[in-house]
Amino acid sequence: MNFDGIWTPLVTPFSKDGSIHFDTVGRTIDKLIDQGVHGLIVGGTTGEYYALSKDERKRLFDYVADHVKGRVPLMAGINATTTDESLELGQHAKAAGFGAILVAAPYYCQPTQDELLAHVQCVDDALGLPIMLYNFPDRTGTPMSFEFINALRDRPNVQAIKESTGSIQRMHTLANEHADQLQLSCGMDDQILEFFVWGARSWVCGASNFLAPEHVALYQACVVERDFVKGRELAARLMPMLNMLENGGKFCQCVKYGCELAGLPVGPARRPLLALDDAEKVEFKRVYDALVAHRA
Ligand SMILES: O=C(O)C1=N[C@H](C(=O)O)C[C@H](O)C1
Repeated sequence: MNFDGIWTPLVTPFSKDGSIHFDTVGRTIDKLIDQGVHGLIVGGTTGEYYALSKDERKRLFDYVADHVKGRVPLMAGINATTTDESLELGQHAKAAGFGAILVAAPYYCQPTQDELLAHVQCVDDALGLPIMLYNFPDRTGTPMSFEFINALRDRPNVQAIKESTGSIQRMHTLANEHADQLQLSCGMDDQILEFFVWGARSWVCGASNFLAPEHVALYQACVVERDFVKGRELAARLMPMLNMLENGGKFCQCVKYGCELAGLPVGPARRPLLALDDAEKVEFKRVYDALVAHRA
């Protein structure tokens, strides 16, 4: 499968009573597709998958597949704390029509690399779908070592990796020594220009929920036109926002406020996360306004 493009990990909108607001999911999807994103992910970090029940996650897979109706490719994040639960989620997403899965290390339980390998092999054997690995040890507690990655070489379904460690050295190794094995996807937003220069053609970017045109333009400049001078200009414009998201410690809270500023409110993040306070909103809005001021 070709993973090229801007993949938006969908926010999960919540109503005042705390339930998922499915109408807003649909309106968000339509807006993103109109704005040219290339693929959608349900169950990414931005979607707060860890804060949803298994039933809610399944209902989201069903709703999104039904609403998208094949307009763009869909990837299902199936991370959980056990292999069995990942399998159940993956089977459900596959039956709903998802064409790929995003596979991170099960969180909290901290599997060894051998256990992680057995997990991915089991998911692959059971689901038979294209896999994007998701390496985010800061959140899962478990890294994906190069030994683990090499051990997956004989698995044709393991096709891409979203690298979210922030290690430029690791990104270089993936780009130089694993390009024949894995398509590289950027999961560290403030390093996007570096990823594109080193050959990544895919970006999973939470801020595209509310700034899709800017993300699509940067992809177009770097990946399609190979114009890195223009790309640097566009990346520099986005950088204050990407820095705030990656380094501010309030990723989902900021993305949700960004959606509100962009005219499609999605409610707050689920607790224990809290909405931004007034001072944080003022600072976020300042950065957001400066960015969108460049739109024609
Ligand atoms: O929602 C996600 O999944 C995202 N993942 C990247 C990460 O690993 O941090 C960043 C992206 O903006 C959202």
